[in-house]
Amino acid sequence: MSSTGMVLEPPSKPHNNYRPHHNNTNSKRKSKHDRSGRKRSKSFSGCGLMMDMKPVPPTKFLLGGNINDPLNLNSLQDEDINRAMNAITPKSSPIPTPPRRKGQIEVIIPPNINDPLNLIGCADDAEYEQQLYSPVKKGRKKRLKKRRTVSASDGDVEARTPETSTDSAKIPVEVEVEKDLSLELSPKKEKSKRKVEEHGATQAKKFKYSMDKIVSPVVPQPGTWLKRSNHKKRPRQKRDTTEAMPQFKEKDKQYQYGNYNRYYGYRNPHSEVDNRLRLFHQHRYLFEGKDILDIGCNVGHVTLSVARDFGAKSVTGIDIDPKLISIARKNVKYYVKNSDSPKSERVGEVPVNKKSSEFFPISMPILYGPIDIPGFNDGQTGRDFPNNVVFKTCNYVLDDDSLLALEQPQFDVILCLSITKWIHLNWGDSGMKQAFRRMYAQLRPGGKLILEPQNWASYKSKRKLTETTFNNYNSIEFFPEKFTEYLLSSVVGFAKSEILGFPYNHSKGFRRPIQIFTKSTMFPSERIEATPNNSITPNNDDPLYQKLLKTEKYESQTQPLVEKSEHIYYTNILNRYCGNSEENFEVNKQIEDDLNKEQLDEKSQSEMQDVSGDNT
Ligand SMILES: C[S@@+](CC[C@H](N)C(=O)[O-])C[C@H]1O[C@@H](n2cnc3c(N)ncnc32)[C@H](O)[C@@H]1O
Repeated sequence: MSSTGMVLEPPSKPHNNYRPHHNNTNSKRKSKHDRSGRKRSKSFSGCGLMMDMKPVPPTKFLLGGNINDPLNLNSLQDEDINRAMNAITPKSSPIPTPPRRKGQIEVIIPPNINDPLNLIGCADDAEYEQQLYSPVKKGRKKRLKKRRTVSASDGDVEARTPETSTDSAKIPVEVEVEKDLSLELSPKKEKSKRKVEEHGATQAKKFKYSMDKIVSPVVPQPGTWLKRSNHKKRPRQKRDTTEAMPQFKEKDKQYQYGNYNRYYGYRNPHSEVDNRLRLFHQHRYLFEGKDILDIGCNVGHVTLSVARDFGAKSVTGIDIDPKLISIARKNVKYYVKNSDSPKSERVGEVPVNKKSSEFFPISMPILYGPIDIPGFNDGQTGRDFPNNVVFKTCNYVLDDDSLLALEQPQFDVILCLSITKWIHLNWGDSGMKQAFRRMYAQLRPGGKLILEPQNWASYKSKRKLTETTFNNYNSIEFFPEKFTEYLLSSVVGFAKSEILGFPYNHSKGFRRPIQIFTKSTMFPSERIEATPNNSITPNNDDPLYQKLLKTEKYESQTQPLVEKSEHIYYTNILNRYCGNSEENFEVNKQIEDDLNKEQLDEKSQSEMQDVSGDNT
């Protein structure tokens, strides 16, 4: 391995036409014979290789680099991506600067500035590293001497120590990075180095897979954020729990819930389009025909866009601050004015082509919510904007956990955007957990929680708003990195979590991942809990369960099927898990057959539509 952290394959097998561009003008003049007059061998024998053999480009990189960016310099362009990609330091990130050298940047000067990475060179790594010059580092030579115990062989790196100098003890490169660190850092690292070496060949095998993995430093990899959040070693922002109680200011209390009335001006200055909406637009199907709750809607911009532009059946925006709700209601008119359909001549005026559902003045449903007179509105198809949106003042955190039992599934989608920090700081771990459980309880089977949590680091600057936020900040143990695990646990019960996206914002603080948690159409926990045997858990190995899970994606995009399958789940699956298993064997069979039939019906219908070219 070279000092750059790249792994160079032994260039013994040239297998493509790769020719590096270099300025070595002398190369043409070099003789094909060595000094003794003998013809140079074409085999891998020192520098002759450079002349006679085509160099093989490296295929494996550390530090998140790739062939176009071996040193992963691109990752420095974006701090968030950089942090995410380097989360598993030192496996994928550059060796951190030890504290004693902070502020000093070590510049290593290679002997050949036309080939700083020694890509076309032939010297062995240790030898090459000796030629590197570092003006800042005094003890460099000593360190390099130590590194000579490491030599490249067969693509792996052999670690020879006085204790384990067997040829089989090949430690791959990722371990080598750890080793390098240990040479420079603490005795503790020294100890762990030895430990790793003792694992010898077994470890080498284990790490081989990760060594081959090439990670793009620029494009966030699927699950990167999650991996980062689950990583135990990631240092959490330190909290000084001994901090003296500060003086709280009255003016800070005003915004203790994050209830800024200029929130969007700050988040999207110059009326920029909110990139979260762009992301939602790409996933419009999540909202089409759905009943949606937007928790902490502020002055309603996201709520109104979702209601107007994504075909939502109904959208309820709630916020703890009545002033914000009042502004949100007033904002409706701006959205009506700019709406493509229906268009009104003047703000607030009833459109010319009014439908029966728009018989009442626009201000009424805005102020009091949609009118739901049975038989009057076509309740099945939903209402057009703005009659499909309502704003209410309310605190989403209930006074008592026992009230959760009264919740009924009533939404298909719950938006929980940039509000967890505020709930957490004001109601602590218990309030946060309760809010999550409430979201789950309010979702219908197959429903989705769209979550944009703030990270722990961002809590710090808001801790001194009130005595409550200060005390909660100091007692929080349910850190945001634990949210996913909690939401997927049996305490809450979401079936799966995915990352919808990482929308860009000019301000790094607003670049947050957006996650989706899906409530299973099966085994709704509240139903299972209501049964005599509440210790039942879904069996992942059950072929029927697997089969039903496979259909979940399909179901969630086809509302009628969800409703039919809901019926089947509720009436049959619970029977199966709570009743006599033999008796239910037939029921299970029936479920399988029904589901297959439903899918076939849907499929053949859509196929027929395709054939007839019916695009209406
Ligand atoms: C930072 S803003 C986020 C606005 C919006 N969700 C977005 O992302 O565009 C947080 C909002 O949550 C509201 N909020 C905080 N705690 C709340 C609670 N317990 N119940 C309802 N709303 C709350 C605040 O008033 C504020 O408007």
